Amino acid sequence: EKVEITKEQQALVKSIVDAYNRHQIPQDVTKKLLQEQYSAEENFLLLTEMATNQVQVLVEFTKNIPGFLSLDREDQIALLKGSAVEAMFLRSAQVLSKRMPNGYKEVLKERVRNSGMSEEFMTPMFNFYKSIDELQMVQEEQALLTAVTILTPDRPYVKDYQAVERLQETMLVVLRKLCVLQHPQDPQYFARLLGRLTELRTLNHYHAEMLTSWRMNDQKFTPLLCEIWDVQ
Ligand SMILES: CC(C)c1onc(-c2c(Cl)cccc2Cl)c1COc1ccc(-c2ccc3[nH]c(C(=O)O)cc3c2)cc1
Repeated sequence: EKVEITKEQQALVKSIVDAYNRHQIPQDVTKKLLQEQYSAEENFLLLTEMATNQVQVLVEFTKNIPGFLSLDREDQIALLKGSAVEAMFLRSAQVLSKRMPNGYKEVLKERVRNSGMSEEFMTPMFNFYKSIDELQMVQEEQALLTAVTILTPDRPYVKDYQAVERLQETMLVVLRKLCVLQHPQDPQYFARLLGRLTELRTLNHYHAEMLTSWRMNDQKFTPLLCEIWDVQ
C-alpha cells in the first residue's frame, strides 16, 4: 500500500532526531578513551565514566520525547531505570558501528574486553554489536528505536501501562513507515529491528549478572549509576 508520513509524524521524527543528536557525551570525555593508559582498573574507571555520562545524555534525550513529561512522574523514573541498560547498549552499539576515525571503536572494544568483564557476557554483547552494525540504521531509525525502547510499558513498577503503551505505539507506527520507505527492498527490515529489542532484553539479564559479580569484587560505581541500577 502507498505508505506516507503525515505532517505531525514528520514533526515527531524531527524533534526526536534533534534531541538524539543534541545530547552527546562531551568530546573531552570520549577522547579520554584514546588517551588514558591501559589497565583493567583504568578501563573499568573509564567505562564507568562513559556510562555515567551516557545516563545523563539518556535522561536529556528522554525528556525530549513528545509526551514523556506528561506521564506520571514515578512512571517516568520507572521507565528510565528499566530501559537504561538497553538504551546504553543501543547507543554504544551505534557508536561502534559508525565509521569511526582514528581507531576509536577498536580502542573502546579493547577497553571493554580488558575491564574485568566475564567472557560469558562479552560474547552476547559483541554479537549484539555485530547485529546492530549489519542493520546499518539511519539516524531516524536509531533515534526512534531508542525512544521505543524507553517507552516499553512492561517495565517494573510502571503504574499507567496504557499511557506508556499509547506513546510507544505512536513511535512504532512512525518507525514502521520509515523502515518501509527507507528499505523498500527489504520488507522484513522493521521486523528485524524489533527482533533487536528482544535481543536487548536478554542482554539486560546478562548485565544484571555482571553487576552482581562486579559488586562481589567490590567494584565502585558513581552515585548516578548506583541510583539507576539500584546498587549499593
Ligand atoms: C559501569 C560500566 C563499567 C558499565 O557497566 N555496564 C556497561 C555497559 C556495557 Cl560494558 C555495554 C553496554 C551497556 C552498558 Cl551500560 C558499562 C559501560 O557502559 C558504556 C560504555 C561506553 C559507552 C559509550 C562509549 C563511547 C561513546 N561515544 C558516544 C558518542 O555519542 O559519541 C557515546 C558513547 C557511549 C556507553 C556506556
